[in-house]
This record gives sequence, structure tokens and C-alpha cells, in this order.
Amino acid sequence: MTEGLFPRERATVAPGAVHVPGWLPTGRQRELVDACREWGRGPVPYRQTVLPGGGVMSVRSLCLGRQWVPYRYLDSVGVPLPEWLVALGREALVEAYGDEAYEAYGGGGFAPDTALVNFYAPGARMGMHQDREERSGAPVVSLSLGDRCVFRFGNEEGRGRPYRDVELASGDLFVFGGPSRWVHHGVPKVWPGTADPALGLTGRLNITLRETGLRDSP
Ligand SMILES: O=C(O)CCC(=O)C(=O)O
Ligand SMILES: [Fe+2]
Repeated sequence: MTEGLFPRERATVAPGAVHVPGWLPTGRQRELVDACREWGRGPVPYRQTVLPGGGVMSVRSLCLGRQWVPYRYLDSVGVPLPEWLVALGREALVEAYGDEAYEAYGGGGFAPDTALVNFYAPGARMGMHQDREERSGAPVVSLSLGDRCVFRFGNEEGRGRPYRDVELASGDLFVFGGPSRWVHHGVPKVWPGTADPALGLTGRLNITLRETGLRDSP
């Protein structure tokens, strides 16, 4: 009801964790949605990940660049990570951290070699977890498209409180690095039908760019 009435403001959610609402202009969002669709037509489709305990994740995911499986990276590339997406990731870090903190948080030579693309159909969510298969301490860059969601940003110690809930909407940038790099986070709720119909996306997409720090090139 209140959407659009109050400007959503840029916020440092925790040291090294920055939320920039509406960072991607509409045209750029559309291009990204188109790209996500195109990647899904490629050799590796979006799939629900089966966890070692037998659980099945409700999101459908795809990897660009080095491939992630729970809970490690393989020495293989499914679909290459496009250079334009790497460049967008670098722009995102400059936007989030500015000049000062940029290098301090490992942004100086940000060289992501993988991107996880997650698709949330209605009802999908993601439990609290750490992005911890990377050996690099470089920040994680997250871009959201489509439906709004609750992004829960917690603490390093465990999956529970304290945490902060942040609403992520289409075009939002969220970066977590430095002291926030190993914080547990998750998506407990996506609000169905909240995407701008002009975007042509039913559901929510999230792209995270990461530097694995694994040296042997796949
Ligand atoms: O969908 C999101 O906003 C978060 C995704 C995430 O945490 C992940 O892919 O590891
Ligand atoms: Fe994550």
C-alpha cells in the first residue's frame, strides 16, 4: 500500500553491507531479465538443487562461470561468465563502497569468476546460510529483479537472531564484504505479483557475483 509513497533510502545495514535501492535503471533490469532467460535456454538449465541431506531447494538456480554444487565449486564452467557482467559487478562495488572502503573491503581488483542466478517462483524461499565456499574474502555483489522480497541479514555466528530484515525490490543492489562477508543471510519471503508488469517477469531473480579465489582455471 505504501509502495512509492516513501523513498527507499540507501543504507549501510552492517559494516561492509550496503543496500542501494533502485540502482539498476529499468532498461538495464530488462536486459538482465532477458539475459537470465537466455542463459536458461543454454546447455545448463535452471535446476532445483538437491542438498546432501536429501532436501530440495525451492529456488531454481543456474551458474555462470565456475560451477557451484552444495557445498563446493567444481573445476568446470557450464556457461561462461560474460565480461559485461563482471564489469557491472565492479561498478556495483564502486557504487556501494565509494573510494575509501572500496580497497579496504577487497574491491580493488574484484575479479568475480562465478555468478549464481536464482529464480524464485511463487512460494520459493532460501534458508539462512553463509556464502562460504569461496576462498577469497572479496565482497559478494547481489542484484535483484522482479518481485520484492524480505532479505534477512544476520550474523556470523549462526542462523538465528540478531538479524535485520531488508526489503529488496527490482533493481536493488546489495553488497556484503569486509566485516560482513561471512554473515548468514536468507530470503524468508517473496511477495508474489509485486514486480512491475512491464519487466515481463513473474517471480523474482537474484544474481550474486562472487570471487571464488580458486586458482586453477577450470
Ligand atoms: O536471493 C537472494 O537475494 C540471495 C541469494 C543468496 O543468498 C545466494 O544465492 O547465496
Ligand atoms: Fe547467499
